[in-house]
Amino acid sequence: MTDPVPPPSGELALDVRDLRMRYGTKDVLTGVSFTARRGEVVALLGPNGAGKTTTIEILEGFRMRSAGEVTVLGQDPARGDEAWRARLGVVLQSWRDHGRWRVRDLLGYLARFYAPYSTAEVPRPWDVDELIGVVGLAEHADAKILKLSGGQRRRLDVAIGIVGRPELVFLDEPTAGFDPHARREFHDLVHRLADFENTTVLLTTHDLDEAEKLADRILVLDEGTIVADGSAEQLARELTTQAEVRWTADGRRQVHAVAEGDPTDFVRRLLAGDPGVTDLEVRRASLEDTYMALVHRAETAGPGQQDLDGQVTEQTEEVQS
Ligand SMILES: Nc1ncnc2c1ncn2[C@@H]1O[C@H](COP(=O)(O)OP(=O)(O)OP(=O)(O)O)[C@@H](O)[C@H]1O
Repeated sequence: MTDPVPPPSGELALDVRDLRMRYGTKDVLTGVSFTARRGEVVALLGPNGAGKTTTIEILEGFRMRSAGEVTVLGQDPARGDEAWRARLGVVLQSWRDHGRWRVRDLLGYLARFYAPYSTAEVPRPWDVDELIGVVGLAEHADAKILKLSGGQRRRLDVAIGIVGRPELVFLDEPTAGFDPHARREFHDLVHRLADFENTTVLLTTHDLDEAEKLADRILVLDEGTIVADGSAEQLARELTTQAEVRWTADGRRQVHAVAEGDPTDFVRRLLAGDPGVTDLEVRRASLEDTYMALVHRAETAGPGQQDLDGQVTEQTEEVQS
């Protein structure tokens, strides 16, 4: 392994503009736009049903879009040929079973398909034993796949996805079911792919903490559009200016989001207006709170109305605890 390869500046691995997808009469994507540079790790985050899998299936060329412009490694995925496909790696949420194969045999078999697409810059495929070591399956190289644990199976899924040494990898919820140790190792692997192989990674996750640890950029997809796009630092800086004031009045727990500035003014007004307030609590929103608030706002305000600059509007709600 040599020094990290810096991404060629300005070179886009992904360019998505106004992507739309309709299933029957249901609009699932209503204008998704984003880019990813080579070597960038991008996390696509969003609640269940937001359209994450749909988006990556379109980018992989597995699903025809309804409208919009999409360029993946310089090609429209709807017209991608075998040579283009060989430059992509795909890790789906679940693979059809290859249970009777042994780990090394299956990877060796799949690896051969990539050999014709080897170039001077990108020698393909990956050496199978090296790859097995990289994904942490060395002790299981001769194991039958049906004997692997869930976490080991997922590592194999990742190995299958990258055996052709792809320039761009799509990972759909790659760490679902991982224990913390396996998760940490997987994060190291993704960093290694990006830093040493200059691989672009687009991954979907429900886990904000994972997105924060892994991604150079986080995209939040909700209600068919990108409602936030930035680094974890940007999201934290630009979105967590919000503070939350919680209190109890008339036996009911209340929460009020203060969008900007000092929450003291609000507290002063609150106490002046209602001397019966108890259990007063003021805290800055965490990135996770902000994500939840962002998604909640997108769902109540309708699509296309939120972005990083759109701050949380002040509102008071009754809460459970
Ligand atoms: N083939 C299909 N036909 C009709 N509707 C579909 C189809 N595939 C997905 N959908 C719908 O599109 C919406 C988005 O689904 P998608 O799987 O892309 O979301 P997601 O963000 O990946 O969700 P999750 O986090 O649960 O995996 C959902 O409402 C889903 O029911």
